Amino acid sequence: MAVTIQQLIKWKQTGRSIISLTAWDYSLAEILDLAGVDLILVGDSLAMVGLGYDSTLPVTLDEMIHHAKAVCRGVNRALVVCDLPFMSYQVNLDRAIEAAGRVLKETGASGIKIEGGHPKMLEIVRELTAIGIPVMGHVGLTPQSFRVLGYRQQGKTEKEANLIVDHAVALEQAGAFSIILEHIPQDLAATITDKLAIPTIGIGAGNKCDGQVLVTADFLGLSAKQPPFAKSYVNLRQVITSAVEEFTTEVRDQKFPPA
Ligand SMILES: Nc1nc(=O)c2c([nH]1)NC[C@@H]1CN(c3ccc(C(=O)N[C@@H](CCC(=O)O)C(=O)O)cc3)CN21
Ligand SMILES: CC(C)C(=O)C(=O)O
Ligand SMILES: [Mg+2]
Repeated sequence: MAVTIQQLIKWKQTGRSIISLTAWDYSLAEILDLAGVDLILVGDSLAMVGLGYDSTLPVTLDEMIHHAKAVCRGVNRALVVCDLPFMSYQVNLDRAIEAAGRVLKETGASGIKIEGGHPKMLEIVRELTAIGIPVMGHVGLTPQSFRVLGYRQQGKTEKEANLIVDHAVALEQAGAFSIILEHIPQDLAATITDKLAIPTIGIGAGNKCDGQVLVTADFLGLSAKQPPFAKSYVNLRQVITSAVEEFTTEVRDQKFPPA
């Protein structure tokens, strides 16, 4: 059975953790989906882990759509959500609607994600939801704002923490179906998770969220560098390097292909 937005909300109510990972191509998405991942995010972290840029800012809407289409071809069960990239939604409401509309029209994604809880973003959430485009929110560390925020943990002071709570509550009221909490203190994430009826998905936000997400390059140990809160469940860099060494030896020794 395909995962729906209603299902995510039920899982929050029943305390069944939501399992989420990012994906940026077909083969990875197909494996994650078969392995039982509930929510697959076509993150704009694609810019860094898939395209080699040093921030998420350069990735374009066309590139996000190209990768989201590939991901969706591999997915049967998981809910797929696609990040709207930097400058595809911040300019004005019309641009945001066009960008989100293209994602739903041209890919198989069920929803889009935008960063931040400022009034301009709330208006986008209200309008997109009204016209039938599900929106996921994202507060705390919002990497599209790294030129202002850096990559530090957010919400450390009481004032900052209160603002993040306000943004999360406002995003829910505006119609967001779920919200990413990134790189904030565990207690703040727990407070927000208790306050909201929609599921919170944490990354570097402690273990009290309704679900957890990791960038799959970090999860698999493919990234050369990763945030302090990431965990690699396997070291694919090592696995791949060993495989190349073995291939090299076998080819040089004329053991592959076999005679
Ligand atoms: N591979 C990867 N994994 C991610 O989780 C991820 C990305 N890429 N790209 C987009 C954003 C960027 N993220 C990041 C990147 C770096 C830090 C980090 O190193 N934080 C340090 C402080 C660094 C500083 O002050 O500049 C920390 O200790 O919190 C955190 C989150 C999370 N996201
Ligand atoms: C880490 C998740 C939440 C994300 O926004 C991304 O991968 O771009
Ligand atoms: Mg992102």
